[in-house]
Amino acid sequence: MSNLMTGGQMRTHEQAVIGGGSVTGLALMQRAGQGVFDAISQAFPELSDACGRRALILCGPGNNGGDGFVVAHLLAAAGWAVDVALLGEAGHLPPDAAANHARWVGTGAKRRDVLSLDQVVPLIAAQGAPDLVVDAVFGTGLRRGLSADVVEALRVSIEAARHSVAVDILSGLCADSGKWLGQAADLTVDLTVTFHTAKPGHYLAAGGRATRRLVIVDIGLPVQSARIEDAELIDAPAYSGEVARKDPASHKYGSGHALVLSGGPGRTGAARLAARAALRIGAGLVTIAVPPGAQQEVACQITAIMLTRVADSEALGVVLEDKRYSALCLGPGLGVGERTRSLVSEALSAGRSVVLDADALTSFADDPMSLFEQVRGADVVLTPHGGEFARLFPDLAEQLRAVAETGPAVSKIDVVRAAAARAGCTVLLKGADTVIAAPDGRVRVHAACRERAAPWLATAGAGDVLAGFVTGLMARGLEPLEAASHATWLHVECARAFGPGLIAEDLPEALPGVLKALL
Ligand SMILES: NC(=O)C1=CN([C@@H]2O[C@H](COP(=O)(O)OP(=O)(O)OC[C@H]3O[C@@H](n4cnc5c(N)ncnc54)[C@H](OP(=O)(O)O)[C@@H]3O)[C@@H](O)[C@H]2O)[C@@H](O)CC1
Ligand SMILES: [K+]
Repeated sequence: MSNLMTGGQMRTHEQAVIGGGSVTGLALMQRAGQGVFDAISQAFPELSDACGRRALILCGPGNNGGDGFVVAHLLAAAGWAVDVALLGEAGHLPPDAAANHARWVGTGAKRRDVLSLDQVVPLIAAQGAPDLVVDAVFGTGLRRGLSADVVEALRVSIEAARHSVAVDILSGLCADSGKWLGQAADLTVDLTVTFHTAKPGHYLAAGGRATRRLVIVDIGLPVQSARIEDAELIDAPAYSGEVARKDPASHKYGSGHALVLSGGPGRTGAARLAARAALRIGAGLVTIAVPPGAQQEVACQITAIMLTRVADSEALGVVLEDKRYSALCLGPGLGVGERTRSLVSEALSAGRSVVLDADALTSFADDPMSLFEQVRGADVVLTPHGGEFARLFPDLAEQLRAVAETGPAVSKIDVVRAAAARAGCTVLLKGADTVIAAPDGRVRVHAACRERAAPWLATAGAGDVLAGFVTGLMARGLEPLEAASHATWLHVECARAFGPGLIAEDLPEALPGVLKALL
């Protein structure tokens, strides 16, 4: 896993390193621009012959613009014809950006013109499409939405150019949240080149869709060891290797016994999906607890999975006298209401690992605090989708939903971290960008975008399978944050392994192949 640093964390780190005297801001800017130039060469080998190539570099009023001037200089040195446009007054640029602006403009007979940003659209109309456009208008210093003329210049250049590149992050996107500040510009570039670490905004919200490729350039800043305030990205190509390995000598009870509670007749499919997922991911035994009326329906559709009758919370208490049940899953298809609330309370009082999903969450919509009082400090994972999250944490959901006029905007990381602290247990908020937070502040992000895109995962029952994966891993003894993280990664991996046509039943069946590939 790697760290995701916010704009503020990057600034603090950069200032500390510069303050320590080992490097100057100007040197970092040179490395950043060189990194962008190198990444362009690697990503677009068809541009290696600079002869006759035209680039348009859009520079902003801060250090992101300074990086743009470095890129302009390197492209021109390589033989490109380069036009540079600047938003704002050159006299107001910060020192390092001003130095690179001055170097670009040059002196004497070799002086170059810098256009203003409002000359960009007429330039493209006159000259035709450039081979390359570089967006160096705003990076981590974006504080408010883009004005209409900036959006227009960006849109026309990005849509016209054969290749488009954003320096650090596409202008208009908040680096901390991935949200568009102000009105959404909904632009996409071919490549984004960022520095030192990726930023949350490259993965969250619109940020996951705003670039087709992301390259992280090492600019020589020292790597910091992970701190609790850093969000970690679940990104390793073989993340769940340790999950794939099972102790060959282990007894089936050594891998835990998962209990999945089912809804009544006609509503048992979700629990069966979760149970199958728990078994496939390595729980030694899995039992479905069914209300008596659904016993036949479940019995005729299971083989390795066992069944026990549980009419109510009292019956659940009796079942849980068997201490070998190590993890429980409540929610998929369970029904909303008092019966589910009492089953949840019984499960939580038994002191096992518990996954609460779907109806088990919605059942507490009227009084979320009564749920939080019961889960606080226990090995519990809540796995809401956006709607369920809004029922339990309406104020946080509202903050996340609100249009952000100023930056940095409230991010999914911020709200899930706050939710986990409030609930006192691990919270996994599902989505194309999944954020998992532990109550101690640790946060993991997984985004099914770019090389991990899994559009087929938006299918009925996929969430039940995810709940089953988390349950199975907790049954095996993984702590909540680890179980939730591995389950999330493997869930996407299964969808990607199966591909188009995926339905939820296919996810547990794709898992053996995925695990085998990890060994
Ligand atoms: N940190 C590092 O380690 C390194 C950082 N590097 C580079 O520096 C970049 C960060 O630079 P940065 O801090 O100068 O911010 P940046 O995004 O250029 O813009 C700030 C300017 O924009 C203005 N402004 C903001 N929003 C606006 C709006 N909507 N419309 C109009 N104006 C707006 C804002 O004005 P103000 O809000 O103060 O009025 C201010 O003038 C970073 O992304 C990376 O590329 C690398 O060189 C090497 C290592
Ligand atoms: K940019």
